[in-house]
Amino acid sequence: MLRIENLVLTVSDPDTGAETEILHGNSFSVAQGEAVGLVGESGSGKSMTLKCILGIEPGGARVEGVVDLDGVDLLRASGEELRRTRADDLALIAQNPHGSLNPVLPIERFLVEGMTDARGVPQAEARSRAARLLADVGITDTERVLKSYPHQLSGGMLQRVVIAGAISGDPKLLLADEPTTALDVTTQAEVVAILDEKRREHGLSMIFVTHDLDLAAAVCDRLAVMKDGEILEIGTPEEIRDRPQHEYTRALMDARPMLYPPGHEAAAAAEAAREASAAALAEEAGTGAAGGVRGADPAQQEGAES
Ligand SMILES: Nc1ncnc2c1ncn2[C@@H]1O[C@H](COP(=O)(O)OP(=O)(O)OP(=O)(O)O)[C@@H](O)[C@H]1O
Repeated sequence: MLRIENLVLTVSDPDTGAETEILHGNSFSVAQGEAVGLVGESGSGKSMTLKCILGIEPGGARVEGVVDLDGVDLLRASGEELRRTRADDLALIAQNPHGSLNPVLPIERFLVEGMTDARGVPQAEARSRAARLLADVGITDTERVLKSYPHQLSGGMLQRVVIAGAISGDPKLLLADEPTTALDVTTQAEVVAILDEKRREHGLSMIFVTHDLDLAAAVCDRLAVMKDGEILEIGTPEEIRDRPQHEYTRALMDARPMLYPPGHEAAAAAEAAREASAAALAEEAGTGAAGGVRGADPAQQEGAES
C-alpha cells in the first residue's frame, strides 16, 4: 500500500546555504489495513517522515528516494495526480486539533465542506452524514457540537471532530502525529481508543507517531524505532519488546520508567494514561464497540473547555 525506500531529506540553511541531512535513507512499508508506529525521542525525524509523505517538508528541502502510495510515486507524480492522491488518499491527525480547524467557522462547516467541496456530496446529505460521523466518534449531542466554534469545545472533543473529518474522506492512509499528547490523560486514552476502533472498522492503514513505546505497541501492528533520522529496527511489538535488535531500543525500553524521578507526578500521569489506554482498548476488543469509552467522560460530552 505505502512503500518508502531510501528516503533522504536534506534541508538547507536559508542564510548560509549549508545543507543538513535530516533523514538518512529510511525504508519501510505499510500494508493495507496495517498500523505502523514511528517511535523515538524528540528530534529523531518522526514528524519529518510524515511531512515528506504529505509533501509539506520545509521550503528549500530536498527529498530523495521513493514514496509510493498504491502505485503513485508521490515524489515524482505530476501536479494534478499528486494533488488528487494527497487530497483523497491521505489524512493527517496532528497533535493540536486547533491547527486542523478554522477558528472562525463552526464545526459543521469543517465537516460539511470537506464532503461537498472535495467529493460533491449534496449539502443536505453531507449535513446528516456529518451528524452521523460525530455520533460515530462517541459524541452524543451532535447538533450542539455541529453549531459550535472550535474555541467552545474541549481538546478531546475537537480531536474527535478531526478524526471524524479524517474518516469522512475515506482515505487510504491515516497519518497520526502524536494525536493525543496535547490532551489530558483521561481524554488521551479515550481518543486513542476511538482512533483505533475507527481505523480498524474502516480497514484504514495508519502511521502512528509517538514518543510512547507502550502506547504505540497497544495500537500498532509493527513498530519502527527511530533515532537521529534513521530507522534502527522494525518489528512487531512483541519482537521489539522481547528481542530488541538494537542497543538503543533496549535503552529506550529500560529508560522509560526513569524518564521521571520516582514519585514525580508526570511519571504517575504517564503510567495512568498507559493503563487507561490499555483498559479502553481491552474493553473495545471485548465488546466490539466503544460504548464504555462513550460513557467514560461526562465532561467531554458537555464539551466545556476546562
Ligand atoms: N523546519 C526545519 N528546518 C530544518 N530542520 C528542521 C526543521 N524542523 C525540524 N528540523 C530538524 O529535523 C530533525 C527531525 O525533526 P522532527 O520534527 O522530525 O523530529 P521528531 O522525531 O518528530 O521530534 P518531536 O517528537 O519532538 O516532534 C530535528 O533535528 C530537527 O531539529
